Amino acid sequence: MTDDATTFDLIVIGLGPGGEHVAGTLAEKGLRVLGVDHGLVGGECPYWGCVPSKMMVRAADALAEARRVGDLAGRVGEVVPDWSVVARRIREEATDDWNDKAAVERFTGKGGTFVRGTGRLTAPGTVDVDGTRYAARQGVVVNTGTRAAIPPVPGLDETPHWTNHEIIEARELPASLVVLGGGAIGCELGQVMARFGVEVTIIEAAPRLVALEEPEAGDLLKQVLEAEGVTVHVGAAAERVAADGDGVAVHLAGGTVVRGERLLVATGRHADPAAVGLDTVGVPKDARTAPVDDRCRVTGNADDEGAARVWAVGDITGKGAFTHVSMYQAGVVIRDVLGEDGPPADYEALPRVTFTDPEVGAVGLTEAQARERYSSVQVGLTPLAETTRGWIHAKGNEGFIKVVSDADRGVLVGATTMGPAGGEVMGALAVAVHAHVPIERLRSMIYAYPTFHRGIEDALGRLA
Ligand SMILES: Cc1cc2nc3c(=O)[nH]c(=O)nc-3n(C[C@H](O)[C@H](O)[C@H](O)COP(=O)(O)OP(=O)(O)OC[C@H]3O[C@@H](n4cnc5c(N)ncnc54)[C@H](O)[C@@H]3O)c2cc1C
Ligand SMILES: NC(=O)c1ccc[n+]([C@@H]2O[C@H](COP(=O)([O-])OP(=O)(O)OC[C@H]3O[C@@H](n4cnc5c(N)ncnc54)[C@H](O)[C@@H]3O)[C@@H](O)[C@H]2O)c1
Repeated sequence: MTDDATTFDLIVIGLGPGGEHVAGTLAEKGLRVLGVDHGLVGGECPYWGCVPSKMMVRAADALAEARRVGDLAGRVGEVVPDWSVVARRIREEATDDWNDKAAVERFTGKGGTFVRGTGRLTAPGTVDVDGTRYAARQGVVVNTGTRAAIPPVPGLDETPHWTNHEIIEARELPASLVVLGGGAIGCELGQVMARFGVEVTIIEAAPRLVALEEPEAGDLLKQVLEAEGVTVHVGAAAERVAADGDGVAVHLAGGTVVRGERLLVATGRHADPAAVGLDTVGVPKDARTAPVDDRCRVTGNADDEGAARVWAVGDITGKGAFTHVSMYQAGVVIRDVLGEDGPPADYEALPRVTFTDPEVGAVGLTEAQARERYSSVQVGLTPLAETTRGWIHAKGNEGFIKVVSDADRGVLVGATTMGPAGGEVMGALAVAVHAHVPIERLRSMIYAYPTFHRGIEDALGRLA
């Protein structure tokens, strides 16, 4: 290969949502960009993550709403779940049967060069892809993401189990499913499966579900899931996993044994900075994430004037394993590569939504995190059922709005909006946290009646 064929302005290793955005945008701007991915262009989100999982959630929510008709609107015939409809939608509408031809063509159509292979930095401006050496004049962007982390539970490695890949690809559902991990994936997909008739047991090591969010959210979600027939063990450490006939058995501390036809491992994600060669640019070999500064430049690499830079975006940076974080960081990198001014990366108002029913929307700090940081924290909480809209909604109205303030500054530093459309209600509070809107100004706003977001006014009134 000539130097011309192996020298680029920018090389992007891993084309998850953020990498694809950086590579495509900068190719469109006229840079010579090489995009490298050994999997599918677009990464986890469109093929095994957000998009197909939310198709599953949509289907399961439709079943749940149909089952609420009896309480609210009369009678429908028997609701008969049929997973083949969901499996078909995932294949035909979401993933193109796990084919990224359209995504590759979108990128090359913008002028980018795509190579399918495993990329590895060997020095700040040099990348090896399966034995071919490429040079980058301006720099390298790493967006290699994460894969399912398999915890070191004795027996787990040898016992057949699903990760997010297998459950998203499932054409048929098991009769029963044990879910290890009660975080975002475990709760969203556990509820989906239960609504499709699968007998589901969730095992969570932390004292509550969605443990990173407010404790009220995890406690309420447990009640909701149990009311739907899901068995939930919290504060439960799995001591051993073993094959059990055609299924699996998970042995918990204390002697309880949970059995199921299938086991889904949803215990978090694993990034591997050294595998992509970030150790060659100063990141410790055993680092779990790639440290980045507020321009998403990997810290630790030589930053001499004129040297090719190394940036990282997405899950690997440890700033929040969400597609919107990956895309946000991509925007920061695009500006930095182009030498454009713009605000530095700021995660103060990081929004997230767990798409259970009810949804758990959240932004910024939880109460506990705020109390660690500020001396004068106030909290206001309104149960949704106490609001007019929540009361009207009746069946399926579980939830609350909780706001957390730094009273010294008179601004919100976090909020949780759990309920029907909880993720959408959160949007208003994300603006408040991001823009530091004074609480007095929020209190003087007019909140449409009778909306779910009107509960914000009530929660603000309860700040104490
Ligand atoms: C079931 C599930 C549901 C989710 N739901 C949501 C949701 O609702 N909302 C949300 O915001 N987030 C959600 N997420 C998280 C979201 O999918 C990720 O945060 C998102 O994909 C961003 O990841 P990323 O940009 O780091 O790259 P990834 O999507 O992880 O992609 C990384 C890419 O790099 C490639 N790669 C890795 N190593 C190499 C290498 N050495 N050389 C070449 N290529 C390489 C991989 O093949 C892959 O294509 C969900 C995740 C899962 C698993
Ligand atoms: N709606 C969304 O935005 C969405 C949906 C799904 C996934 N995601 C992203 O994907 C990432 C991965 O999701 P996830 O649910 O796997 O991770 P998670 O970090 O949300 O939850 C994992 C849970 O597993 C528990 N756990 C760990 N080891 C365990 C063990 N041995 N036994 C029992 N429990 C154990 C942890 O305490 C934790 O609560 C999340 O961090 C999230 O950012 C986002």
